[in-house]
Amino acid sequence: MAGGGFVAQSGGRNYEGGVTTFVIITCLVAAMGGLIFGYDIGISGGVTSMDSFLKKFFPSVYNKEKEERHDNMYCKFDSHLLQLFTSSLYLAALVASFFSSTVTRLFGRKISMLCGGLVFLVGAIINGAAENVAMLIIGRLLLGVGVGFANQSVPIYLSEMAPAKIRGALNIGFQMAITIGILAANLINYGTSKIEDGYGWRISLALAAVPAVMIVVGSFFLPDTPNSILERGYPEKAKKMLQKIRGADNVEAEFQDLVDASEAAKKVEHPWKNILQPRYRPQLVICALIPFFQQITGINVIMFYAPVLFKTLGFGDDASLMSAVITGMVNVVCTAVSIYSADRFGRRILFLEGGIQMIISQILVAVMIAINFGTNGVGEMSGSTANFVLFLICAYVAAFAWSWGPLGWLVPSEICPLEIRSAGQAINVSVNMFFTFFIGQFFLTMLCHLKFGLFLFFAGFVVIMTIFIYFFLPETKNVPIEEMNTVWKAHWFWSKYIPDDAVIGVETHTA
Ligand SMILES: OC[C@H]1O[C@](O)(CO)[C@@H](O)[C@@H]1O
Repeated sequence: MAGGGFVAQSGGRNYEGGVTTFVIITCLVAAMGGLIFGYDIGISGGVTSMDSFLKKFFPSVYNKEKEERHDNMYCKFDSHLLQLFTSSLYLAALVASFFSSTVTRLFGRKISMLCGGLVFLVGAIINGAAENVAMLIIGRLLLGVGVGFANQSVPIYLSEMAPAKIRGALNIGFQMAITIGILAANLINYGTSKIEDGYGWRISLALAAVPAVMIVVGSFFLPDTPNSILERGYPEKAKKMLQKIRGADNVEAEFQDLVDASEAAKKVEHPWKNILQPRYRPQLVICALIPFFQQITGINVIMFYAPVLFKTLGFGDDASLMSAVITGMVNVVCTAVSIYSADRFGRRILFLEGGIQMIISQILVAVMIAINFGTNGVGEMSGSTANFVLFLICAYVAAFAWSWGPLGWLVPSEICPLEIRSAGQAINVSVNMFFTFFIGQFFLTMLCHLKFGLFLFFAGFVVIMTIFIYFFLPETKNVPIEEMNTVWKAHWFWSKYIPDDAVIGVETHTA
C-alpha cells in the first residue's frame, strides 16, 4: 500500500502535478465521443415527423396520422413501428456495451473509442443512402453499436485521465458533447425539414458521419490512460504517461496508487462474477440504479419527442421545432453550470437541488395539461398558457442538465475500483440504454393511457431517487479515483460491505 501522506478534507490525498494543457486537450477530444450519441438522440424525433420520410418508409403510419388528425390528442402519435425506429438503436447499444467492456479492458480505452467511431461511421453512411426499411434498420443497429462502444469507453477514459480535483469538470465534457450533439441535430432538422424536394431526412441522417469522423480521427491520436497501460502490463510506459499528463516528474504517490489498484485488479479473474461480491455491493447498486433513475426522470420524452409534444400542446409545426431548439439550448447552457459546480460544490447538492426543481416543474406541467385537456384529451391551450408550459419544461430540462444528466455518467465512472471498473461501466451503459429504449418505445403509448398522469408518474420517481441520493450516495468530489474506498468505508450504510484491506493509499483518517 502506498505510504501515508496528506488527507484531503473529502477523504482523499493530494497528488503532485497539476492540470496540464495536454490533459485538457485529450479530454476534450475524447469527450467528442458524446457527440455521436447526442446527435442520434436529437435527430430521430425530427426525422420521423417529416412527411417525406414517413411516406417512403412507413406509409401506413403516414396514412394513419393524416386520417386521425382530430382524435384525442393524447393518442395522436401512438405507433409502435415508428417508436421502434427511434428505440432500436439503444437495444444494439445495450448489447454492444458488453462486448466493448472486454475490448476496453483488454485492448485499452482508445481502441474501444476508435472501434465505436468506425462502426458508427458505416452506420451513418448506410442510413444516409437508405433505399428501404432494411437499410434503415441495419444502419440504426450499427449506429447503436458505435454508441455502445463510445459510451462505455469515453467516461472511463475521462475519469482516468483527469486529476482528481477537476475530474468532475472533465468528465462532464462527455455530457456536454451529448447536449451539443442533440442541439446540433435539432438545428439541422429545423433546416432540413424546409427542403422541398423531400430528401431533407437523408441529409439529417447522413450528417451523423461528421461527429463519427471527429471521434475516429480524434481517438487515433489520443494516448491511452496510464491506468489502462498499466493494466495491460507496461509499468514504465504507464509512468511516463502519468508524468506527461500531470506535467510533473514526481508522480510517485499517484503512480503507487495505480500500481496498488492494478495489483488488486490482477487478482480478479472474472470482473463479472466479482462485481457480485458483497465488497462491491455499493458500486453494483449505484451503477445499476443511477442510469435507471436518470432515464426514469422522463428526460428523453422531451429529447425524443419535443416537437411532437409541443405540437400536441397546440404549437404550429415551425414553433414546435423552434421550441425543441430552445430546450436544446437550455440543456447545453445548464450542463455548463454543472461543469463549473460539480468539483466546487459537490455532486450531492446538484443531485438534490436538481431533483426538487424537476419535481416541482413536472407537477406543474401535469396540472396545466390536466386543466386544459382533461382526461379525454380534447381542448386547447391559449398562447400564453402554452408559453408558460414551455417555460416549465425549460426549468425541468435545466435542472436535469446540471444534475442527473452529467452526474449519471460521472458518478458510476468514478466510484468503481479498477478491477470492476469496466464491468461497472458496462452495467451503467446497458441499464441506461435499456431504459432509453424503453422510454423511446413506450412513451407515446404511455401518454395515450396515463394522459397528464404520465408527468406525475415521472415526478413520483424523481421523489424516490432524490431520497435515495440523500441517504445512499456519499460525496465523491476531489477524491482520487483509486482511493474511493475510503469514502465507502466512512459511509453509515455501505461501510459494512468494505473490508479494511480494500482501502488503498490512506493511512491517516480525518473522519
Ligand atoms: O441531455 C439529455 C440526454 O442526456 C442523457 O440522459 C444521457 O446522459 C440522454 O439519455 C438524454 O437524451
